[in-house]
Amino acid sequence: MRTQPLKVALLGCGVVGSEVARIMTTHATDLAQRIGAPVELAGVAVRRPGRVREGIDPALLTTDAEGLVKRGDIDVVVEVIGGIEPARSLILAAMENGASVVSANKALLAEDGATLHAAAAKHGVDLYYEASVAGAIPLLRPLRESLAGDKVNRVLGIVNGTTNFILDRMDSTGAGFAEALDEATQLGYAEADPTADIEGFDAAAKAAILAGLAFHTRVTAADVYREGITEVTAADVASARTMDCVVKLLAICERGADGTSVSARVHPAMIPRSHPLASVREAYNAVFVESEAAGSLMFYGPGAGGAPTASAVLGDLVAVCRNKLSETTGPGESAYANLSVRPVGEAVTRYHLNLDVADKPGVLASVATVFAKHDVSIDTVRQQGRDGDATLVIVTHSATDAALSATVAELRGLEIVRDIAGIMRVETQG
Ligand SMILES: NC(=O)c1ccc[n+]([C@@H]2O[C@H](COP(=O)([O-])OP(=O)(O)OC[C@H]3O[C@@H](n4cnc5c(N)ncnc54)[C@H](O)[C@@H]3O)[C@@H](O)[C@H]2O)c1
Ligand SMILES: N[C@@H](CCO)C(=O)O
Ligand code: NA
Repeated sequence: MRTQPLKVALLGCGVVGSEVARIMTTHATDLAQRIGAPVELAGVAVRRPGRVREGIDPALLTTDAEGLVKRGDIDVVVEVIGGIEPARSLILAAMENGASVVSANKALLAEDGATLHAAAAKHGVDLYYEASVAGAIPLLRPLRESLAGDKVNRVLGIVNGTTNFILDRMDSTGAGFAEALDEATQLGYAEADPTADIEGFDAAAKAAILAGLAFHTRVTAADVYREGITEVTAADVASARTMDCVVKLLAICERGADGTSVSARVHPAMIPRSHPLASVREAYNAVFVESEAAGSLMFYGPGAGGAPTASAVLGDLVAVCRNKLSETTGPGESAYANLSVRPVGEAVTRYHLNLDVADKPGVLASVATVFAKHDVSIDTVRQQGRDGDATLVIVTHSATDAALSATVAELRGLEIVRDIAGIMRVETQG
């Protein structure tokens, strides 16, 4: 074994960074054996150097992240700051300096992964980011390596723990969105500013990364159709319950039937309680990967949290250190397929909707006519009557978003339709 240590610079020492430092210290002997050389924490960039950080030598702390990544002795930079800048500039500077990079930063990878990959290739270094999607769950490496000989057609899953916790609470306790969000905040799942989670930005970034790796093409966060869960009401969840369904925030990446396009979308959807994703409770994540030869693979586990996320970071750290020692690099960006990204209007799903209508003869026929006019086929209709009014609970067969939107717009114009609520996609495929 080489005795000269590989030197690691850690950028950020928050929830994830502090766990990375802890595991690097407590597992130092095992890590050295697995890599073939010791790994040494050579510097830690922080914002508040005065804060006591258990297990970290205060002499390693610096507020000069740029100076740290440009040091001549750094072999690997671990970026767990988050956000676009200064993370991007620091990663690019590190690569220019010959360091390989491990990052957990889905926002940056989904916005500008191409620039980072190009820099890694140019400077002959690695860029690994397993922790960026579904935390501890090994998912990116299986896509990048284990499935490199197969053809992935669909990736479907729950990739945000905070929103899954909220929706799970709404389902199990009947709570409204605000109440469930409060609980998620109190338990430390939701951050002080939960926007990225509840508006679906976090899941959309992960969907972009997954789609890019699965289909060997470039997909950015801006390409992903996104709806969060802030509009999901207790009534929607109750309505799902009566259909033996549960509401989940899904990320769905699909290869187009035309062979030249892909789509990626994040939105709440009703899924049958018998669907394997329905049993994903609390803050867990689960992702199905459907591929031509392997069939359907399910990846399940903790998608967030300091230690689970650090596990994925450490796995990457071992991989890039091994590559450094053997003077090689792992697989770089694979975007050769160059597929176009289809707009969500062309995505085909089933829909659930509640129509408050006047309870009188001919109403059902008028409503059905509008669906038929837009070529949206109705699967089931359930009527709940009350004092001259009625609620029609309608589930359609597969239709495009564009056709459903046109149907809803025309229905809203009918005098007999008082309100339309609970418009939600229904996913039944496993
Ligand atoms: N927390 C999770 O469960 C989780 C899971 C997967 C991925 N991630 C990703 O990991 C990254 C870190 O997340 P986190 O939860 O540890 O966040 P965090 O806010 O707890 O930690 C980030 C730390 O970086 C520090 N920082 C910010 N700018 C800095 C700078 N210029 N120089 C030095 N330090 C700076 C902050 O002070 C903070 O302590 C993010 O990209 C996040 O998306 C987090
Ligand atoms: N906020 C994210 C952290 C993991 O990326 C979540 O709730 O899943
Ligand atoms: Na992961």
